[in-house]
Amino acid sequence: MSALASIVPYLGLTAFRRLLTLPKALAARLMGSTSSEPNLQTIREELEKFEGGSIDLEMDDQSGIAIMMLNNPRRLNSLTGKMMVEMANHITVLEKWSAGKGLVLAGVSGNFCSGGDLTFVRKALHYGEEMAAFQHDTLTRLLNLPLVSVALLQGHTLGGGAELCTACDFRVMSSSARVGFVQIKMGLPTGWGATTRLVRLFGRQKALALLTSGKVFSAEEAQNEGLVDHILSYALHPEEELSVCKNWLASNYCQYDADLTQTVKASVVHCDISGDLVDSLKVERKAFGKFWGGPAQKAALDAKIKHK
Ligand SMILES: CC[C@H](C(=O)O)C(=O)SCCNC(=O)CCNC(=O)[C@H](O)C(C)(C)COP(=O)(O)OP(=O)(O)OC[C@H]1O[C@@H](n2cnc3c(N)ncnc32)[C@H](O)[C@@H]1OP(=O)(O)O
Repeated sequence: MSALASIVPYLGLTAFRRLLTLPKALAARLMGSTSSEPNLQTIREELEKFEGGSIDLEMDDQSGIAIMMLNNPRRLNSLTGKMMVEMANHITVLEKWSAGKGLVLAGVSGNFCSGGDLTFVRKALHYGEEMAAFQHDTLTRLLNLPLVSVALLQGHTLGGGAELCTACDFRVMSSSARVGFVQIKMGLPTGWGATTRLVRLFGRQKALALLTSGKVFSAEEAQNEGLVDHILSYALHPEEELSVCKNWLASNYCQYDADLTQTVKASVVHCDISGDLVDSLKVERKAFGKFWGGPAQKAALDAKIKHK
């Protein structure tokens, strides 16, 4: 590729970046009064006071697959402040899991997540931007984990629960489940970062439609929207669906060397957030150099693999 051809996308990005300088009136409308960045440690200590439920983590070094369970069944696994903090803590552990390849995010008792726990929401009405800042940090770290992640949508996935599933790489859905960004019906825009993630996933128009309609989708409708990657067959019981989802992840995206899988995910994340072609190619080149001539490549060459 000629030198000019290789930088044209970059020039496009520069021009694109200029588009992002919002008109002042629009920026003011969106940002309101400029406030200093909230202190996540202070917010953590405050959120922990909102009791109820738990987030349970199982890490299997053998398979390299972890399962993170939302556990607040009486409230359809909606999230309390305590659960938000526990999720953040587990993600910190997973960020350093050297044997890790994949993560399944699911809810107990056959339901994914009914959003923010409304009892918590009612008690935390003074604490919106701080809670959002904490969830933005947590869900960005979830999305950027060096693991291939899948959310298992069962039962009701609504509001913050729908936002949660957009912070995973893939979404698998039970055939009888429903999913919807109902925030607009609750008098709110999204609070856990889904507007940003949906625009990046689907583009402005599809994101706008999902968010301003407040529509709750069936599994088939969600798959047609591109929101869901795989629908589980009708015949399964909820507990079987978790095992099938884990096997779907393992057999499709977590079959190979953990370090290599983590490096590929990290390169994809870097390219996504870098926005700089030259920088992204440099990271990709470094990763390639790390594995070229390494044990995984040598084993593959010795095996004389035929990719039929
Ligand atoms: C940033 C957070 C974000 C925001 O604030 O914008 C949110 O996510 S707000 C919450 C968005 N979610 C909701 O509004 C869901 C409200 N619940 C429902 O629509 C229904 O419960 C439904 C459709 C999920 C299930 O209806 P169904 O008739 O099948 O069951 P129940 O309503 O009897 O629910 C069983 C049981 O769960 C409790 N429940 C359900 N969702 C929540 C929730 N989000 N927070 C707290 N509790 C919840 C429901 O109250 C029932 O408990 P009970 O003690 O029997 O009242």
